[in-house]
Amino acid sequence: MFARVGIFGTGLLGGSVGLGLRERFLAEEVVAYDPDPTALEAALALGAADRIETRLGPWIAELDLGVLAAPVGALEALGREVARHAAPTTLWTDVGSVKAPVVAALEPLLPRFVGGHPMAGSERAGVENAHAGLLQNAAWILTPSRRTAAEDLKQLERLVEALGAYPLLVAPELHDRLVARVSHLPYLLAVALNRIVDADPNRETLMFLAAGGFRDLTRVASGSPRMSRDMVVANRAALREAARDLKAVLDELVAVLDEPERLLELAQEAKRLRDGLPVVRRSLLPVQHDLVVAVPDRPGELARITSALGEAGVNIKDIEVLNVRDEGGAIRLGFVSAEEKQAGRRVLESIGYRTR
Ligand SMILES: NC(=O)c1ccc[n+]([C@@H]2O[C@H](COP(=O)([O-])OP(=O)(O)OC[C@H]3O[C@@H](n4cnc5c(N)ncnc54)[C@H](O)[C@@H]3O)[C@@H](O)[C@H]2O)c1
Ligand SMILES: O=C(O)C(=O)CC1(C(=O)O)C=CC(O)C=C1
Repeated sequence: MFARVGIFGTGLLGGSVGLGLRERFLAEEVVAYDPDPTALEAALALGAADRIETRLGPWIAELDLGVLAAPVGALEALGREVARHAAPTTLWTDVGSVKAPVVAALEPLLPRFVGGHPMAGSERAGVENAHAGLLQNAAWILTPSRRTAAEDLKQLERLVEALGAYPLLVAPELHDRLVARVSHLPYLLAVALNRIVDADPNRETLMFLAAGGFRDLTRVASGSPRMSRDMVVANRAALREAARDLKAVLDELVAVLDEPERLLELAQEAKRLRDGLPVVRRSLLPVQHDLVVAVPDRPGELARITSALGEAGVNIKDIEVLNVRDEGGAIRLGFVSAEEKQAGRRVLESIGYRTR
């Protein structure tokens, strides 16, 4: 699809794009740059780049595509630097979480720049946590403007699809208003919940008690603080509006604590919305047919299971260790079809395994 692609910023997102390009043979060569030599070396070692460059320089003029994957607060200065070396023929995009200010700053610097934002990520920063599957099935927003050439947009849409994601075209300002609600506000809320626990005289006890509810709601606070800080600061106008709405809703909910029937209605509405979110499987397998196998704690058990299935011609698509206890544990085996799963089940039960 491209001869030479440059990735600027080899962290979680830049690394995942690099891995996706290389694993799917979408670029002849992926060249990476990052001001942090450790991140750069790691990108090369982990296969997210074919070549690394420690300085911005004339090599940039040889790129067919440049992907800016630095924190939002660094994008304008980075754009200015790369523009000094860039050829007018290079297509540019970014993966930043905020679009209006980024597009306004970069479009005049890089004539073929189109903003982008994959709605996928993780609370673990850095290329060590990057993988091509992160982008799989994600909505990937592209933010064309009046200056965007139709052919440039088409080329980026094709790239997004080739990386396994779904392109969605949204104007930069609208993008920022939308993600303020579904991404930036949840991040701020995660920070707020942590602050409440942190400031409590019973902090240690609260930390011990925090179970799935607190953990699920605060997960994104474990991400790169610099990346997230840049994201919410750059989108502060839309975020303030979303936060005002949140405060009003919280006040309403607190008020209806005295009206159990009304609260039940609101809780049911919330459940309907939450349960209706599209299920996005960030996995290379579109559908899984799973079998859970109880595994006794003895040497050679995994070999016995996998050999028996292999000899019977049953293919394992996915495997995961679910739990390990003193008396043994369980593994989950994924098969490509229900028939294959049944065949696997028969084989394993015939040699004494318990399955579910
Ligand atoms: N983490 C997520 O969930 C997520 C999701 C979608 C989009 N994004 C966006 O992707 C971008 C990268 O975030 P990340 O999660 O990969 O962060 P990260 O912390 O994992 O990686 C950021 C990388 O950028 C490098 N960097 C810093 N300044 C730079 C500069 N001037 N030039 C080039 N590289 C520079 C850092 O050294 C680091 O390696 C951000 O703009 C973020 O808003 C993040
Ligand atoms: O942690 C995740 O699962 C994410 O997808 C991270 C997340 C999000 O808020 O959903 C964070 C910032 C982004 O720009 C996009 C995605």
